[in-house]
Order: sequence, then C-alpha cells, then structure tokens
Amino acid sequence: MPSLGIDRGFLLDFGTLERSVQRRVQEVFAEFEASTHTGLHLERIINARSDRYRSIRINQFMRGIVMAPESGDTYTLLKVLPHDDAYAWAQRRSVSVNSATGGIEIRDEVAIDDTLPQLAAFAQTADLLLFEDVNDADMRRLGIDEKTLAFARALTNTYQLDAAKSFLPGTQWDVLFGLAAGLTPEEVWADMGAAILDEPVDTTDLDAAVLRSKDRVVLVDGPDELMAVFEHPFATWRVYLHPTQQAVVDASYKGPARVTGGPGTGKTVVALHRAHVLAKRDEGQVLVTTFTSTLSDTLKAGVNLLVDRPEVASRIDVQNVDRVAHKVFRDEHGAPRLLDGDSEKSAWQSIVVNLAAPFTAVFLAEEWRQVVLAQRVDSAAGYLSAKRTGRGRRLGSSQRAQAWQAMWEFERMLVETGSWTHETIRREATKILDEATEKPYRHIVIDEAQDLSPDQWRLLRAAVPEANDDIFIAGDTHQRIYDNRVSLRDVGIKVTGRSNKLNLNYRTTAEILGWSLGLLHGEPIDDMEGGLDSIAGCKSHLHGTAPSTKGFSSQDGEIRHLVESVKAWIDKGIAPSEIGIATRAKWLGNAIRDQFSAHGVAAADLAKSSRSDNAVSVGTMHRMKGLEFRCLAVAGVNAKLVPADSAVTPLEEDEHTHLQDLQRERCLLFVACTRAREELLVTWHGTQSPFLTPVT
Ligand SMILES: Nc1ncnc2c1ncn2[C@@H]1O[C@H](COP(=O)(O)OP(=O)(O)OP(=O)(O)O)[C@@H](O)[C@H]1O
Repeated sequence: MPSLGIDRGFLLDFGTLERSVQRRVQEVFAEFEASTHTGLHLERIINARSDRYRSIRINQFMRGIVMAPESGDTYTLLKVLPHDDAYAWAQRRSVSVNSATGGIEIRDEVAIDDTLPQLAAFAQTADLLLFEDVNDADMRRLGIDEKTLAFARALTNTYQLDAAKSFLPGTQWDVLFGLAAGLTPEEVWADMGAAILDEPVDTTDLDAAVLRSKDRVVLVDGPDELMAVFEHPFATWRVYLHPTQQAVVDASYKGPARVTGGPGTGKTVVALHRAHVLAKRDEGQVLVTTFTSTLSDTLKAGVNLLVDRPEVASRIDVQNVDRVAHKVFRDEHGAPRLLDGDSEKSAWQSIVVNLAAPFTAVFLAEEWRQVVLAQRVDSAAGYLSAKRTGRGRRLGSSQRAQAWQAMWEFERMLVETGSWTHETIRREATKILDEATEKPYRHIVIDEAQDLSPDQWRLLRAAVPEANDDIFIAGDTHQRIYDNRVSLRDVGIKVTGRSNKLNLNYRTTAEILGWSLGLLHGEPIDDMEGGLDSIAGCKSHLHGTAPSTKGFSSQDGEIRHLVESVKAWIDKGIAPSEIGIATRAKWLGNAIRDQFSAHGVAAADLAKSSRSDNAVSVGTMHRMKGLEFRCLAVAGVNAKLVPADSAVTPLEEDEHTHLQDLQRERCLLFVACTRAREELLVTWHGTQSPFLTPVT
C-alpha cells in the first residue's frame, strides 16, 4: 500500500481552495491511500525539472504535483494548483537534498538563473559584497551548495537576499539570512542544532531525504490521519515543527526541563506538542497549566486542535493553577468560603486601625503575599529573619514585630470566620499534596511560567512526583507582566542543563519585532535561575511595513485616527476579528469602544467576551497575553498612562521597587506590541510615553 507524505506547501495551497475543491482533493488522496498507486493516474510531466514529479488530476481545472519515490512507496504531495500553474511550477522547480540537514529543498531554478546575471553585474562595481567575510568552506559546511554559493557571492545587500526568499532553497536561505544578520558560522551552526546530521549525507537519495524532512513533510498512515491533517490546513504548527522545536518536544529529560525564547517563537506550540507526546506515552495524567483562566482556555483550544485520539485526550487535563488548587482543596474539605477582594481590603484596613499599625493596608497585604506566603514563613522568628528583597521600605526589628502581629491577626480572622483566600487555599492544597502518597499527575506542562507566584510553583511541584519528565516549563521573563519574581531553585525545581532556547519568531514581522525589542532598551532581565536572560538572538524571517507611531494633541484626535485606521484595515480585507486595540487603562478602552460604535465599527470588550467574528477586539494590555492579531493598535501610550502612575512605587519610597515596577510596565508594553502579526500602530495623546523615546 502506498503511503503519503504531505509537504507544507501542499497544505497551504489546500487551505486556499474552495470547499468543494478541497473535498475533491480529499477524495482523490483518500483513494490513493486506500489502493495501490498503480491503479491511479499519475502522469509524468514533460520538461519537468525533476524526473520524479508526477501530476494527478483533481478535477477538470486543478492538478496535484506529487513526487514519486525511486524505490519504496512513499509519495509526497508537493503542490495543488490550477492546471497550467501546476505544470509551470514543475517545469521551473527542482528538488534536492540539503547536505547539512539531509532534508529535501525546493528551488525555483528559472528565477535563480534569471536573477543571477543582473546581480553579478551589479556586484562587479559594488564596494562591498554581502558575504565578503564568510569563506566558501564555512558556507559548504552549513549546507550551501554550489549553485546557491554562486548566487550568495553575487549579493551585495540584504534586500537582494530578502527578494530571493521565494526562490532559493529554504534551509539554505535561512543560513544566509543568519550570516547576513551578523551571526558567525558557528552561531548559525548552533542555531541549526537539531537539524544537522551527524553522518555524511547522500545528496542523491531523495527517498531517504523525504523521510528525514519532518519540518516540512508529514507522513500519514491511512485515510483517517490524512483527513486529520487536511482538517486544519492553516494551523501548520500542528504538523510541522522546526527541528529545534521538535528536538525539545521529543527529548527525555532526567527531571524538570524548560523552553525559553522571545515572543512568537513557538513556546506554547512546543508546550502543547510536549503534552501530546507525554500523554501518548500513557504513563499517567498530564496537566497543562498556566496562571489565568483566559490563557488556559487558549491552551485547551490548542490541545483540542492537536490531539485527535480520544484516549490520549482523556489523559490531558487543562486547568489554570488556581483551579487545580481549588479542586484539591474541595476534594478534602468541601467548598471553601472565599473572602472577596473588598472584604479582604476592609479586613486589613480594620487591623491597621485597631493596632494603630504604621503601615497601609496595601503594604501589609503585599508583605503577607510576597514575604510570608512566598517564603512559607510561619513564625515571628521566621519572619524576623526572612529576606525582604524587592519589598521597598526597610523595616527595623520593632516594625517587623508590628507587621508580623498585623499579619497574624489577619490569619486569625480567617481561621475564626472560616474564610479562605486564593492564597490560603493554595497553601492548604500544597500541604494536602505534600502529604499525599499518590500524586494527581505524572507530568505537568506549564505555559507563561514567568508569571507564576512562588506558592503556585510549590503547589505544582507538590502535584507531581519527582521523576523523569515530571515538569516542563515554557516562558519568557521579558514578558513578565505581574510582580512574581521566582527563583526556580528556591521552589524546588532544578532545570540547569535542561534549558532550551527558541530564536525564530513565527508570528511577527522582522520590522515589528525589531522595533519592539528596542522598547526593552537593553533592560537586564533575570532568567529565574540567578542569571540574566537575553532575547537578542530572536529573529523573524517575515517582512512587512515598519510600525507606525503617531501622537495627537487630544484624546478625541487620537481616537478619530484609530477609527480611520481600523476602517482602512477592514477596507483592505482584514477581518474585524483579526484586528485588536490594546490600552493600558480600561477606561480608555471603553472610550474607544464607544467612539467606534458611534462611527459604525463593531467593537467587543475582551474582558466580557472572547474574540468575535465581526467585531474588533478591544482589551487591556494584560488581556492581550496569549493572543495575536493581524493588525494591532496600541493606544494611549502617553506619559501619564504608560507607565501607569498607580502601578509604580514612587522613587522616594523605594528605589529598587520603583525600578522593578518600571521594568514590568515596559515589559507590558513589549508584550502588547508583539501581539501584532502584520501591522502595528502605536498612538498617544499629549506627551508620548518615556518608553517610546528609544524607538521614535
Ligand atoms: N512550527 C511552526 N509552524 C508554523 N507556525 C508556528 C510554528 N511554531 C509557532 N508557530 C506560530 O507562531 C505563533 C506564535 O507561536 P506561540 O504562541 O507558540 O509562541 P510563543 O513563543 O508562545 O509566543 P509568546 O511568548 O509571544 O506568547 C503562532 O501563530 C503559532 O501558530
């Protein structure tokens, strides 16, 4: 029985076809899977660049291009196009084997042959060649073949290289892109990492190359698998992973492991695949978790897309951390009586008044969270010697004694009234789990890990036995938007030697990414392991227009511009659901929505509903986490709102906390801007935010 490989190019073509033609494609290839290829009409293509190409009839107008094996029975679907385009495609393009990765590559020979003479003539008079500093031996070692080498030697600037992306062999273009971006051959080699083959490659063996090309050819076994791939043609992340992503997904780790990387590098994608792989091993339940319910809904949708076998799906539980805590608590004690936010505030307030304590209620509540709960302090002596890093105001020993008494009173009130807060529920759930002989999960996969608090980490540590592949962490400390700074070691999780980094951004254009990285202004950002993290190597191969920035003298003027911009996007064919507006302050988002409705543009509040098909999504920067939009406006980026005054501790109160608050606000703006896939508009009224200074 022949088996089928589906190339990424085929799947993307398939996604653009009309439903009826898609159905026909499915019928043709389901038949192909079910029968022997001899019964099917594969036709040789006259003047094709590869003698392996065959065409297959889809209907009167459409043809598929299939690569036949020399021996064996794996047929690879390469393209599906209108009749003449399909033949022209096969007559222009050759298929070859990359000598470094051993995978297949397709190039447009005609475009290369047509472009090279012009480039070469231009290069003769140029002062500098693009790859002047890279020698031929390094190029060849990185898989550049003779034809691409000749082409590379004629390049004088990166625009020419960008223009060649559509016709040079893909992996080789990636290598040239890295070298042109200033990476050394060693760095490019390291970047290719998992893709490099240890043994010499037989570049004539296309059949073996197809089997190795997991990043672009998915092999399907039987009509059901074929249908599962065809079902979501645009969600290519389901079936094609970058070799670096694939290596992280497939590895066996002797303990907790993690993946880091800048925005849009596929950390969530890797976390989802990892959960799938672990669930398929059938060793026990897999928890996929993160810090908010909105984000866990997104993860749930991802798991549903990825996992097709019900018995595997049943082994994956997607819950945000607090739901896990509440469930453990409820199973032991029944439903808790939760103290709501307002009651908690007034409880702290009355303690301050009763004790005449020299603190504010907010200060005490944070002291309790960030020192007592974070470090599991349970005695006055413990509190007296506890580290208070990042807590601002210094406390002498008598002040510490007063603070301890206030916090003790708060906890006594909880016990006396039988009330619980989310924090005490977590603490109790952790205690239950610590004492349990049977843990609820065998593996835990955590996304957006940078925003979990120490007590959430302890809960998760307690929910899974220490074993191989117990905890898998995905996160980026540059995108931390809450106040949780955790040392993984302190919460009993050691990832040293099991940390991987992703560098290739799949979401955002190079223009938007580069501009947004500028916002971070070289801030030193921790790596949760006592060192500093860097996302300097984060890059994108996608190109588009530079972000547009615009200031106005009034809020009305700014919102009018937003309305016009959004209308222009919609007129260009962007669906409203693919457009987002982010603001730091909720009230500004409300004002924008009101004005949008007044101008006949439907706008939905992300806090109230998830994205809808025919409305533009308006939400706070915090709400934007986990989302992405083709076009995004970040509005109200002025000195009063970004950073938000109320979120930044005054400098005179405490310098350290002040700087940390500023860094978090800067990261928040960075997170918002990197949700844009194709176009980013940043606006403000009045004085622009100081965070924009390095980039405007
Ligand atoms: N191998 C892949 N093939 C195709 N698309 C991919 C791949 N990996 C990631 N993507 C796409 O890139 C985008 C970003 O991926 P993802 O959300 O996993 O990144 P992230 O690193 O978690 O981002 P962030 O940190 O900004 O939240 C998504 O649209 C995802 O589908």
